[in-house]
Amino acid sequence: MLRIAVPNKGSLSGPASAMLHEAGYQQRKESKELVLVDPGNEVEFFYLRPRDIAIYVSSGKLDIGITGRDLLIDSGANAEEILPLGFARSTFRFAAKPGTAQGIDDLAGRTVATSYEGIVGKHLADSGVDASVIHLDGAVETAIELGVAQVIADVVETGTSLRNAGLEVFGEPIMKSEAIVIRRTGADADEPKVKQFLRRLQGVLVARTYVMMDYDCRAEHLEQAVALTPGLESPTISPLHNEGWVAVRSMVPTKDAQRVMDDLYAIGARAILTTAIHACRL
Ligand SMILES: Nc1ncnc2c1ncn2[C@@H]1O[C@H](COP(=O)(O)OP(=O)(O)OP(=O)(O)O)[C@@H](O)[C@H]1O
Ligand SMILES: O=P(O)(O)OC[C@H]1O[C@H](OP(=O)(O)OP(=O)(O)O)[C@H](O)[C@@H]1O
Ligand SMILES: [Mg+2]
Repeated sequence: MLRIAVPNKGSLSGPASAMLHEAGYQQRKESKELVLVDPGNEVEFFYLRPRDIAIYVSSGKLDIGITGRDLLIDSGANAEEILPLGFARSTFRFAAKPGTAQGIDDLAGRTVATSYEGIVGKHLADSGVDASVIHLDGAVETAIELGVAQVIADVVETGTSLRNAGLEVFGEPIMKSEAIVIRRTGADADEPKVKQFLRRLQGVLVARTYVMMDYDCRAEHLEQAVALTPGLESPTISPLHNEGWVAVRSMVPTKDAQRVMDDLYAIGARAILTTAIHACRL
């Protein structure tokens, strides 16, 4: 059985379970369930606090975990990222009252409140800045108003939490994060069960980001058309009953689909259709 850690709370939890479900795995029905065995897929899921997942995986007791890149780095655990998952995207930033700090050098002698002491401590040390770091579990934005710190370092997605607290980011982003799959550093990367698990998740990522596009075009326009829709490997070309016409089938990034349809139409392609991909193995 492959033993997999899944976030049980917070921003990572819902999307992680949704992705696993989309990949064909059973997921828990209630948020109180701590363990779920999926015998058909020979997988056991452990629902754990996101912050603890890198620690479990680095211990070797669990084979794989889904967590945030920022949480992995903050933990300092002996685990490595093996697949980015594209959800729970955020940046990690310093913020303060407007006009009180412009860059990291302004932090010298000040106190920074954060839930991510590992990331902040290392960043300050790497920058040679001597500042104090105070740990808070959450709602870090309030620390400045209440006088616990002059600066915070926190996860920023839309910036709404900072705006509501009257704070502004400053300096370069400390890091970019998203949900990731992790393994113990140096663990056998060719383990067949692990490779199969990753292939399933990669299939979901591709199904989410590509559509299948079909169209008909004149044979003399084929090279132009194929340049617009090169696909992942190469498009499928089939003859049509009408002489001089071919049918083309190719995968296209969803975000580009409308523009590609316009461009295909402009070079004379017709019957241009897109359909969703539900699952795939590349
Ligand atoms: N607003 C957000 N948008 C995107 N990702 C976020 C957001 N807040 C936290 N994250 C990500 O979630 C992970 C943090 O997990 P954590 O358990 O702290 O979740 P949380 O969403 O902050 O939940 P909570 O604080 O309610 O327990 C990190 O990888 C972080 O980058
Ligand atoms: O830029 P935004 O879209 O506002 O998102 C960022 C906020 O979301 C998270 O907070 P969460 O709701 O998890 O509360 P917490 O601070 O108590 O963890 C994070 O800690 C920020 O406060
Ligand atoms: Mg939080």
